[in-house]
Amino acid sequence: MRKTALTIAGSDSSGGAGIQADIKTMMANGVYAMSAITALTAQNTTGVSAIFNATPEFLAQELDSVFTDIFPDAVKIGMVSDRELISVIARKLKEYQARNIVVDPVMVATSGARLISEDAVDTLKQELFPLAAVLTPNIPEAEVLTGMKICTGEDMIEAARQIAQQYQCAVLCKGGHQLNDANDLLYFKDGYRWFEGKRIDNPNTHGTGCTLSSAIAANLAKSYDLPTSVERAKDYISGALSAMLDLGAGSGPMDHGFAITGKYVQ
Ligand SMILES: Nc1ncnc2c1ncn2[C@@H]1O[C@H](COP(=O)(O)OP(=O)(O)OP(=O)(O)O)[C@@H](O)[C@H]1O
Ligand SMILES: Cc1ncc(COP(=O)(O)O)c(N)n1
Repeated sequence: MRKTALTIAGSDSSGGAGIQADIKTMMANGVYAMSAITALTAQNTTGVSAIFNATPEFLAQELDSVFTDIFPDAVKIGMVSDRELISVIARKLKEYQARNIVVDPVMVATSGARLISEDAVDTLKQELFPLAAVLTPNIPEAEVLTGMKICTGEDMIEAARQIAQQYQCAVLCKGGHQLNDANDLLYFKDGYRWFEGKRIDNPNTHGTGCTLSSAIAANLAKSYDLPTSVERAKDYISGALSAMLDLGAGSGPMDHGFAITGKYVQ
């Protein structure tokens, strides 16, 4: 039977990040994609000009509609800007005993716009992180979560270890913000493992975090274990960046069409 995945995230009108990136990624990785939209954003490759949040009641109805009909094999959570919305998601995921939950703690867009209110970060930590199978902070997010300054690979290991211990889940510390390479560090029950990536000279990185976390969710939905899911997701993002799509005046989106060969579907 076809495996299914749900993204709970914000819509990006320019299609490079958020719900749109998630659905493209899940499709390319061979799972049936569904969505519960937390917010509409008016944004393009140069910035976010407006955010319109769903109401907590509406988000609850979206989640009820999905979970009572087509139960997702994995769930990815991206941008959720408001405390009440976070609480609704935590309540519904517990109610339906959702599995394979990937939480991307989206805080600031590549373009610099803040995507979560200051007071919602604590709610995210207290209510959603403990439900995650894996958390996927980038380096600035891992710095916010630990209070550490992360400059080296050793720092990435220590930050991921602290976050994993605190929230009792696996942590993938993403290295896209490093200068020389693009190595990601997974801290999980068996210890830690590096996923090495050659840095691709492409300024169009809008939506890389959304894409990586959705590809991990898609692979977990297909029953791959966590390290294999990360490895396949890393391969997918490297391919999407290498395709060198160049759209828009700012940091543009990636090319999901590169996967049309079906390499990632199984
Ligand atoms: N220039 C690059 N070359 C190769 N891989 C990259 C590059 N930039 C980012 N990545 C990879 O993309 C994934 C996302 O990492 P990144 O640290 O950019 O996350 P993020 O900051 O959450 O993304 P976003 O741009 O969506 O906010 C990681 O696997 C990272 O290694
Ligand atoms: C709706 C939405 N979700 C997430 C991001 C983060 O992605 P990025 O950091 O690449 O801008 C975004 N810009 N918009």
